[in-house]
Amino acid sequence: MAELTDAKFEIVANRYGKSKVRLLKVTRAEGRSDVHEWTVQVLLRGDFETAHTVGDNSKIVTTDTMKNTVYSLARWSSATTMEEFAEELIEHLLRRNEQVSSVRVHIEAALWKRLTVDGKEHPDTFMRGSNEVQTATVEQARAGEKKFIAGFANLQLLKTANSAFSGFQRDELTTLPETRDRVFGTAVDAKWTYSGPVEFAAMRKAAREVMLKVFADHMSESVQHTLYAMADAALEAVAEITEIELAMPNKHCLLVDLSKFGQDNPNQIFVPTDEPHGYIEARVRRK
Ligand SMILES: O=c1[nH]c(=O)c2[nH]c(=O)[nH]c2[nH]1
Repeated sequence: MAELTDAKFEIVANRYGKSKVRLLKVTRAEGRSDVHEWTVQVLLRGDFETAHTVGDNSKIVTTDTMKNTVYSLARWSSATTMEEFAEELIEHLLRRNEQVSSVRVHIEAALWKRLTVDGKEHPDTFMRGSNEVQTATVEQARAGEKKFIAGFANLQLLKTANSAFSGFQRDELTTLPETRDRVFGTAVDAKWTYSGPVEFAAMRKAAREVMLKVFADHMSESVQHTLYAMADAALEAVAEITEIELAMPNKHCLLVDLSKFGQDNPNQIFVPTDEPHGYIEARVRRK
């Protein structure tokens, strides 16, 4: 092994693990099953410098083992939330590997909804309602508190009324007309931090629902204005949230000029566009 001993450089930080470990867990009960589709990332920090500097793998927990650990723990786990399963993984990895100083587990859940057939919930058939994913990140240093971050990503929303954008700066390069009536399309990414362990499923539901309600009811002066109102509502509704970060692209819907065809267009015919899009983000916390 070639040793890098000249000590000219030092590793500032390093971590490693397995990403995109895909798991579908079917929980079977009499006449009915439930599914969770989770994509898991496990990252370790610890005493791994010599793996980088001298090629010494003796302390390396293989990423293949991490993948196997996800499936093996899932077999007996009674966790119903991503947060609980992440805690089990962390506990297992810290207990087995003293060279590991901290573990971070990030899980994304697909939104499978039970199918309704003839007005009744089907016992074992599900439909992927949208591309929204629920997210959870749990991180624990061996000697520290657990950090819990919950959220969702790619929650696509559209409102066709109560959205305006006016009163902005103008210069010789500004062509955007002011509007008091536009279509507001976005795909919300949200992440919020809890003060400690909470009722994960109930808190997630409460935060998500209040943000949806605000998006729907808000008289929006801009994406920025609605983003802040949503963050404010989540902090107001769930006392255990200490900080929330929202990212909302402005998926512009451009009014089509139908005058060339001798037609009017009273805000009815649009081209939805993905690129380029506005991008607005903010992190809001309690004072
Ligand atoms: O809600 C908006 N915020 C902006 O900052 C902006 N900029 C822009 O061109 N359109 C919009 N819309």
